[in-house]
Amino acid sequence: MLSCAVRHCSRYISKMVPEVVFVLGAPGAGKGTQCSLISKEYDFVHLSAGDLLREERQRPGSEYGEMIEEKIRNGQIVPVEVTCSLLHKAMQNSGKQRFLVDGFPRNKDNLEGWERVMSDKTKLLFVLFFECSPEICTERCLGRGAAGSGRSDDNLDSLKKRFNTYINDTLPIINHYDELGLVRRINAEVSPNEVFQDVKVAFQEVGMQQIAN
Ligand SMILES: Nc1ncnc2c1ncn2[C@@H]1O[C@H](COP(=O)(O)OP(=O)(O)OP(=O)(O)O)[C@@H](O)[C@H]1O
Ligand SMILES: O=c1ccn([C@@H]2O[C@H](COP(=O)(O)O)[C@@H](O)[C@H]2O)c(=O)[nH]1
Repeated sequence: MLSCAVRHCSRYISKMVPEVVFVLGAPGAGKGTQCSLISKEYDFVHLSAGDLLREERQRPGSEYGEMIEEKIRNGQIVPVEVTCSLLHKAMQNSGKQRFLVDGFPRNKDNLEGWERVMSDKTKLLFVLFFECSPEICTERCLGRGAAGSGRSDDNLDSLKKRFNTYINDTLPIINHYDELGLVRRINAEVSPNEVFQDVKVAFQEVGMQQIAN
């Protein structure tokens, strides 16, 4: 009886598909800040593609370290094989089921790579899109740099390149998901707490429950 229940249970677990929310928006729109708030109140693991790439860049012996640093400094996008594999590993290592994938997919290569490798292993719930003007975003990133972020791309030269990439490569991806009816737009030009109130509405609309404190 017990072994039957265990077999039934493991069959059930192996059928659970990890759920994903992509979190997109311009550099400095507040994606990381909001993901951190969301993961405290909802049962979602925050996976920042940029943070995973920065960690990989620092990993002794990484064959990708130099390439990642060059791409980051120039606001260019790292090939999807690298980013997707880091995301996949982080998802598996977490042992969890729900993920906020912050800052990905950023271009056509990312989108196609994810669809090739991950779309049959995961379920995309929706895309959170934080809307914020380039002026406000630039001020925030420069502020973050001045406050000691240590990021090699929180400077005006890199920011210009990051915004070009965002406009040319990432906005078309957001439009693609918008056409599929998957985008929840959030005004990110107000305070973090005000932004979070709108985020909560978006999560409620898709039936996500807050974790009881
Ligand atoms: N709503 C907000 N109002 C004012 N400042 C904010 C707001 N949200 C975030 N910030 C600040 O702006 C900076 C960028 O925020 P954050 O790192 O969350 O953005 P991001 O979209 O993840 O950026 P990036 O894409 O560059 O990693 C941080 O210094 C953060 O404290
Ligand atoms: O999927 C991704 C995510 C990020 N990058 C590179 O990292 C920097 C910084 O990303 P943040 O999200 O702002 O932390 C980004 O400009 C890209 O160079 C990437 O290649 N692919």
